[in-house]
Amino acid sequence: MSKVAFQVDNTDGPRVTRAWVLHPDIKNNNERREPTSALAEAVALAHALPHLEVIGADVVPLRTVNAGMLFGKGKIKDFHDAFEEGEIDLVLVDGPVSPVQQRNLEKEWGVKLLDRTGLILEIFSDRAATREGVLQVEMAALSYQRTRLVRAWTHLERQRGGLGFVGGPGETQIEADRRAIDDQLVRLRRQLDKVVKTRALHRAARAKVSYPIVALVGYTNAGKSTLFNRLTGADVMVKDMLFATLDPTMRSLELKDGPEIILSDTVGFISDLPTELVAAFRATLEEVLAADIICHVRDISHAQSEEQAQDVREILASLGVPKDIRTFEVWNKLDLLPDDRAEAVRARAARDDNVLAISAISGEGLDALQHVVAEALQGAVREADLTLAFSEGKKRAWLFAQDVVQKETQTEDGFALTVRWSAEQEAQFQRL
Ligand SMILES: Nc1nc2c(ncn2[C@@H]2O[C@H](COP(=O)(O)OP(=O)(O)OP(=O)(O)O)[C@@H](O)[C@H]2O)c(=O)[nH]1
Repeated sequence: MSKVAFQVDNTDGPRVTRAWVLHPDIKNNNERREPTSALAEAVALAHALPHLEVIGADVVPLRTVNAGMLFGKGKIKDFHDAFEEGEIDLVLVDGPVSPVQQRNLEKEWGVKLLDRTGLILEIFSDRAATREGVLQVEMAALSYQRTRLVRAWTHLERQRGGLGFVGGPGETQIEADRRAIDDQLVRLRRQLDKVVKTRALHRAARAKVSYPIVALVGYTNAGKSTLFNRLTGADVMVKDMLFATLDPTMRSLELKDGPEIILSDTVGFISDLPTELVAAFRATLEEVLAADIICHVRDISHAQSEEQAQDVREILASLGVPKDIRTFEVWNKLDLLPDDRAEAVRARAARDDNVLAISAISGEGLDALQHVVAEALQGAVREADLTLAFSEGKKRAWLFAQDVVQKETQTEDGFALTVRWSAEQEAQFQRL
């Protein structure tokens, strides 16, 4: 078992949960990430929970997965002793754990256990600030619970700010039946739809004043909020804390030598993002779907930068981000690289129109970034809603000839259309 260094967080105040993190390294599992790096990420994730101290962390090589217990007998015994000695309350397993395995391991070790999805859900539920965020996390938690009927999800009962899964109320209110969950899901979905509709209205209002939207996306901790603040002068929480920005934040910004835009900061991505969460966060990420330009912010100093980027690309694709949205890769944290590597990155960015090398901290490359975005906006394709009267058949025909119509419905007075077009096409249309 290989160990990684971990920090002990001596938080004062409420009772601290003593946790141990395990990363199962399953043979032939096609895992893209290197095990120690994956473990370090899991430890960082654990630190994202409040009042938690990580006492130990291990990569656990597994030749095969034990259906009932996940790990083999010998390992279970070794951990039992280590957990007893460390007075461990909570074990975080960085991977999927079946409900049966969870129950057996909890019994064997006398601890609470969370798998990766459970952990991410806990963090999200702690971070969710807006109504939409809270609803999304609740839906994700319920969908997760639905697949694990042997043990109910307990966080919904807990007070915000503490860890509800360690003792406390909710613990015994297990076994909500599937129907109750489904009813609850339907209710939440309805509420969420309402919130989303309001947001869509806001978006439509913004589209009318024609501010292009530039969305920052990226792996958690890549530096999106730092960049956002630096560009807009805003004060979004920046912390060495995963998922600091759960709800999208938007701010207008006048680009140097360019138009006024809306810059939107979004939730950080992470590999193996649970499918329940991808689905639940669709609404939040609709800002990304509606963006004119996407800036994919990358921590280029991170050892697994390429793997992280690949995860982000896959998540964007799974969200159905239109292929015609112009996307830049913004290679951040240049200041952390040794001189020779920084030079190589600058040279690479100079050769590739889609890559920008920056440091959100030192400010290097930010003028160039604004310039490139301003330029790209001129050719960017964006969505707009139009209404045409029956008498405007010529305009309608022009739109179809340009092949920009995404959706059309007939109304009492004419047609309501959704189009995707460039600024140039928009201007031509206005002149018709
Ligand atoms: N040295 C250096 N550190 C940076 C740079 N940009 C961001 N950071 C640091 O990286 C950490 C994460 O930054 P955030 O801006 O919170 O990252 P994020 O992508 O918004 O993170 P999530 O909210 O998890 O998605 C913070 O400690 C920042 O100070 C940079 O250019 N150079």
